[in-house]
Amino acid sequence: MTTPLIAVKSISCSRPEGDPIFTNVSFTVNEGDIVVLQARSGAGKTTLLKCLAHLNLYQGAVEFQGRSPRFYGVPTYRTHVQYVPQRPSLLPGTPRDFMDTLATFHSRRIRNQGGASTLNLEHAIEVAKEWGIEESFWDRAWNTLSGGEAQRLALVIPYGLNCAEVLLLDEPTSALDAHTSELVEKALVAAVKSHDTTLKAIVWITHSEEQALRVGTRFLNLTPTGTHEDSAPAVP
Ligand SMILES: Nc1ncnc2c1ncn2[C@@H]1O[C@H](COP(=O)(O)OP(=O)(O)OP(=O)(O)O)[C@@H](O)[C@H]1O
Repeated sequence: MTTPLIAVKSISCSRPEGDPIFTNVSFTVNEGDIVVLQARSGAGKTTLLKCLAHLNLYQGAVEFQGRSPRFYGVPTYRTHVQYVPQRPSLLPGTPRDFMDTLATFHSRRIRNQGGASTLNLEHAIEVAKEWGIEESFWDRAWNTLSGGEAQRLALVIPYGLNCAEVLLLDEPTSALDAHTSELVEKALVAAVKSHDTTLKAIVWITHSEEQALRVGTRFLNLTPTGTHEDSAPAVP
């Protein structure tokens, strides 16, 4: 049996006051998967993505290619398994600063593997232009960008780094118009299918049943006591 890209092993997560958000969540993500994560509002979808990115405390285990985040070093792990926040406008600094920070961890990882960095900022800038983002926007503070501009920049950064195997997308097109949203969806789906990118799988939160149908290959429901899988979207 091949090792899954991501293995989530019986994880539980609680609110700061101690009451559980969810318990006993287990599932795997394999190469080629676009897993649509669905549940009612407040059920813990964002929290679960943050656990996968090792940004949230949890009990249980999350593994990437059979190893814990600590095996890779947490910052490096986050370049393999990259979380794209729902509201990138809350990030500090500019998109270029954010990309530079991730690139530092990425190049450290590449050096450790004895290779040369494949950072491709030009590619990210080009893709962003296709999505309607001027080059000057890379140097604007996140909090001065519109929700849709910030979302497109946060989504394009993994293209420039070309290092994420798994993307964790938290309602990635919620601030985009229908046309731009479809451009972004098509690019992400193509990237998972392509052998020219590092991207192998996506876990994708959406409240849109139409979007779930367009992008999803699997449909995972989060409940307070675990997950179950559907053959079609059942977005609440
Ligand atoms: N830092 C925090 N402090 C207190 N409660 C929190 C914190 N973070 C999350 N929660 C609570 O945990 C629960 C799950 O939140 P989460 O954002 O993961 O839900 P969600 O399913 O992504 O919701 P939505 O679909 O509305 O975005 C909510 O009840 C939320 O209020």
